[in-house]
Amino acid sequence: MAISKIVARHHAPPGRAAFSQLACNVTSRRSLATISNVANPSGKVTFLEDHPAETHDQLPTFTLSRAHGFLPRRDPLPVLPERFGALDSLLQRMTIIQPGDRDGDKPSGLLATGDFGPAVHAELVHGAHGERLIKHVREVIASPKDAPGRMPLLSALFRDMCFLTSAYLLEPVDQSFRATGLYAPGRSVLPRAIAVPMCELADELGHFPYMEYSSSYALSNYRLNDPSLPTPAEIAAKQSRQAGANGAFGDELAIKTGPGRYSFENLELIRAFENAQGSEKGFIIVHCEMLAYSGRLVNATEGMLLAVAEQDVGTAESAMMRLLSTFEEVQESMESMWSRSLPSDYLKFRSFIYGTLGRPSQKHNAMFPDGVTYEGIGPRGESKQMEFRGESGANDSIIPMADNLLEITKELPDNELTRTLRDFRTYRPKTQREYLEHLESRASMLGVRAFCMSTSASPLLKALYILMVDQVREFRNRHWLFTRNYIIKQTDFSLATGGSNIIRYLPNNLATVLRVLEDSCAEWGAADEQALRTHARLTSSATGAQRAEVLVNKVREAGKRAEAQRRMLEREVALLMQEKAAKNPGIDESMRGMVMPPPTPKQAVNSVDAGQQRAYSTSVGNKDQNQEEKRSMKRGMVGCDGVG
Ligand code: HEM
Repeated sequence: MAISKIVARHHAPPGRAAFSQLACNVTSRRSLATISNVANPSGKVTFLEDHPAETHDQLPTFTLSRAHGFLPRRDPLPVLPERFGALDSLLQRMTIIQPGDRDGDKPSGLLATGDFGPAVHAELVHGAHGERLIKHVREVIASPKDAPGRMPLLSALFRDMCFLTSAYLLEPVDQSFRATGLYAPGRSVLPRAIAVPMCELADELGHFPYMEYSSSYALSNYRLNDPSLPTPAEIAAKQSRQAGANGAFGDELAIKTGPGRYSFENLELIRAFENAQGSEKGFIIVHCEMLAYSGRLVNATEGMLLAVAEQDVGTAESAMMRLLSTFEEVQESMESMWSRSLPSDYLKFRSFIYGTLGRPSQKHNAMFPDGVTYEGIGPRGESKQMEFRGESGANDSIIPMADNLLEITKELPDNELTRTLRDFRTYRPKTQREYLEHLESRASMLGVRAFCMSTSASPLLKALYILMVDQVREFRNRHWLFTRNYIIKQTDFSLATGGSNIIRYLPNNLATVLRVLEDSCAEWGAADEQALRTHARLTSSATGAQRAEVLVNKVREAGKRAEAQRRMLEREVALLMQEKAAKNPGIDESMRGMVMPPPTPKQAVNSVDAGQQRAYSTSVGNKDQNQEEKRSMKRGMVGCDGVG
């Protein structure tokens, strides 16, 4: 994304209001890194719970909360009011597998048959419904800020306009993939009936006018079966009170709440591209279930910062124990992805979550070589070419929060891949963007890592810091295994949905964590182990000695694993790059896995194009090969967390 857009995003919401700013003055450009440094580290972070209850309804949907963390402060509105019936009807009919198809009938949704675009044209673009949709959306935006239900409705409309936009733009991409196993270009023009409400809603809510992880596909797309169940934060508070009453040590490490009201079993999808009951549901709802714990994570993170600010070692130990035990639960939920969303199903819905960042000056996405023209969004009805990253877990805030708190972010190398990671951090609700920037500054200013790793402070705190870095490693390692098995083995297309390079981006970050882990373990020695065994907080409890041994062993294992994994990862990435190049001789990386246009006679004599023609004419063969790859799916080389 052009830096001008990042600046526009930081100073004003994008969309129509940002229209003039998108072409902003070159001299006013600042890098995102600079922007993150200007955050005021001593400023106050406010949470939902800090605001009077009667004002909650007017607060942004993603106001940070100690109970809900990064989930919306109020569960998403599942059903639109009747006046939005035309939009709702299209979204219900588009899903590839319709409820009636589940008995074994052929998929019959509009996206299955390639009839979605024509239906949008007939019902919205050329019919009266399009103008009515614009009018009704404008009425909601213009309604008084304190009108009951205004914010949930705006958020639901934004979610649904994102689904409409992505389904419309990406239908040809998916149609091609279903027929040939290769991707093809998407639609490059977004008609006014979609573009105008999309951009105006984005302006109002402070989002990019494109599908996002939090505000649309994942965290705004669940409904609860039983809303009366408690949140994990509520369960934890109850357990803590009981543990406190018993006066037992270490119960903070033992606290396990489960996901409570956000458990997989209690959630259903509101919208789906492919199948609201199958692997697409599994993919989305596992994210939501993991986020169930984000309230506890935010709480513990804030507790940790306060403790470091006050140089209170005991409170810091407690906060890090809470963080560690909560992270372990997040990992358990993440591990359930393998069975809840099958690797062989992922590409059945993935086409629809791609982005449009396409111009050669950007990361080249051959699906949208010129981005997308949003029709009629300018002040005088002008059209505008824009491009955005696609939906990705890279826009989730749990890992950036841990990276920032543990000061891993500052260890990332200064390269294009890290700039991509920074750019990902702009694709989330404003509240989360600001929180992450603020957290990065606060952790750095307070020196969280130095405080934890100082031998004079506490061997327990030092062990907990190392084990938290190991948690971030475990997350990224499992994630790399997901990427290998769900994507790399199934397609040669080199771009991930968020727009990063699929083989390079994730290893860049995993390698950094492994290095931080290695460095931290190198600072841990026999004296620390001995000090941990005699640490007063442990020796005062009956179970303390046992816990000390468990911690000692875990730190030792983390140290041994880190170096071996980093070396294997380097080899694995080099090998994957070679394999992909050998499989696609002479084909530019950005065109691998894409349908090529039939060659002109002149091109046919060019050897490079002859290679490209081969990819085109053997597309059916590629499909068979993909099937074969699915059958021979193996675990990644760096995996040793019992996953896969
Ligand atoms: C089948 C499962 C998954 C697959 C195939 C997958 C794929 C990917 C890919 C390809 C990226 C690279 C960024 C891009 O999109 O361009 C990415 C990034 C990321 N995803 Fe996922 N993802 C999966 C599940 C999850 C889950 C459950 C989470 C949990 C919140 C998650 C969180 C993240 C994060 C935090 C990043 C950025 C990683 C970093 O900074 O190193 N992903 N994902």
